[in-house]
Amino acid sequence: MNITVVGSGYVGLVTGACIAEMGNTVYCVDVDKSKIENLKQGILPIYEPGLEEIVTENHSSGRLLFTTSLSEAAEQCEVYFIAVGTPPGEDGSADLRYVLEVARQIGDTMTGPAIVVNKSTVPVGTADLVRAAVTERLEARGSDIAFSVVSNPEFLKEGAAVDDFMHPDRIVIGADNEHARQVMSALYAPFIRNRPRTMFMGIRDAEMTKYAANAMLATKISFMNEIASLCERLDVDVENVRLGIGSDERIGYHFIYAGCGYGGSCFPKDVKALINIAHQNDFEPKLLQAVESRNDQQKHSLFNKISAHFNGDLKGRTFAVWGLAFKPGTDDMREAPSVVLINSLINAGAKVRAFDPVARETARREFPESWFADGRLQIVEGQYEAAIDADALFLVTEWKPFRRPDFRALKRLLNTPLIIDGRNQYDREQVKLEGFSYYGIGRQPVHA
Ligand SMILES: NC(=O)C1=CN([C@@H]2O[C@H](COP(=O)(O)OP(=O)(O)OC[C@H]3O[C@@H](n4cnc5c(N)ncnc54)[C@H](O)[C@@H]3O)[C@@H](O)[C@H]2O)C=CC1
Ligand SMILES: O=C(O)[C@H]1O[C@H](OP(=O)(O)OP(=O)(O)OC[C@H]2O[C@@H](n3ccc(=O)[nH]c3=O)[C@H](O)[C@@H]2O)[C@H](O)[C@@H](O)[C@@H]1O
Repeated sequence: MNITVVGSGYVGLVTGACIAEMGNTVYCVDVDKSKIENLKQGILPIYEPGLEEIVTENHSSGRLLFTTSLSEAAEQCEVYFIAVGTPPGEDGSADLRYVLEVARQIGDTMTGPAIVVNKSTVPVGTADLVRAAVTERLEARGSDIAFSVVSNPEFLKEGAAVDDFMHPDRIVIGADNEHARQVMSALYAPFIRNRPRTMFMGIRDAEMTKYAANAMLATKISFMNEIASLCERLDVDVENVRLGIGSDERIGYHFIYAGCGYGGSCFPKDVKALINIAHQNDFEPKLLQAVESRNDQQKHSLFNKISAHFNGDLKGRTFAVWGLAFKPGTDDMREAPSVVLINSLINAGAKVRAFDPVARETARREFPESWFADGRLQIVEGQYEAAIDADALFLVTEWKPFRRPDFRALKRLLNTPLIIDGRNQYDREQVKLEGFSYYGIGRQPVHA
């Protein structure tokens, strides 16, 4: 099939590369000229395991093409994927300007019958807006080319995006006609050969399914963080509680890790958008509001612990931070708990030395230049270098190399043998034996 994917970010580039991998010809279109020029030279805009290989391979074989021009891609295009951002507006609503701009451009340039698939995360009813935008531009050209609009939300996770796309749990297709359902089935057939798991539903149902999925996962995390706070007050270890409840199949082990809060480009944005959708429909979504505010509080938990430990006296101290990305496996720092922690530490007069295996470049763009210039914030090249003369080590992102560190080396390097573990990676008794004081999330601190 001839496919056009508009937007070459996490979702668009992964979708384009994986669909090309299955033998289709795919144009990836983006307005960002430098992104497209780099992609043509094999330079990827994001870090995502396995992505570089399939992008390079399919680009060299001519199945994956990059362009800034939608008209170039429109020739013979059978299916358009819209995969542009839907960032939160000031009121939390999903900003649809990029999606609708792409819909208008499709209407301006399409040359024959096609299916317009919305892959971006969008509020219920957006397919109607997309259909209207395409129609308006087709009518302006005096054209009556037939097209369908389909909702096909994406469920991939950053850090495992290629694997998730290649082996999806389910493919949700919201369509209102048989032809569109058949084309989408054919397109996805190679990804689900061993176990059919395509779910067809109404377009609005598919749009809602995406928000409900993300809100449910965010709710599980906030719930667990709430239980963790209670555990701290009751001398209970949330890690044992997690194992105890996860073993109940109805609850399951996924997404019940207490931590320093969920980040990323989607959970925070999508919970906000769903709250806004509720308000637009005269409904007070109390549970979703609690999920969000619980998470905002949780992102301050690491700072609150260190502040209490040093009785609020953080001025002039230096802190080591391990992990900047919002989760392991990505260089994405959008809404990352590390950002809240580092901002709070520096605003309290402390210095920060931070390390992340892949998000160091992203971090340089995330914080004010002046912090780097006057040494308040250093992004260093090695995890142990971050610990030199620091008054505590924060574990914020559970990258694998942080999971079993050389505690002896750490103890020698740190000024104060203190670990604040935002992901409950360490055994409290072991770190105590190694001579550290330790704070986790939802468990009692230990003091050396
Ligand atoms: N990042 C993720 O893990 C997931 C994201 N989503 C959803 O997918 C959508 C896209 O998200 P990301 O890929 O993370 O966004 P992103 O910000 O990484 O990429 C969006 C791309 O679209 C491009 N773009 C904007 N306007 C354009 C236009 N008129 N024509 C061509 N390109 C244009 C931008 O230059 C950018 O490269 C969002 O709605 C998001 O909620 C869904 C599942 C997973
Ligand atoms: O719509 C999206 O963009 C995507 O959002 C999430 O994927 P992602 O944000 O990439 O990452 P997750 O693995 O879900 O983690 C999100 C955040 O939750 C935190 N988390 C996750 C699990 C957990 O038990 N506890 C916890 O604090 C992570 O540290 C991270 O900050 C969903 O998992 C994807 O299914 C969805 O497609």
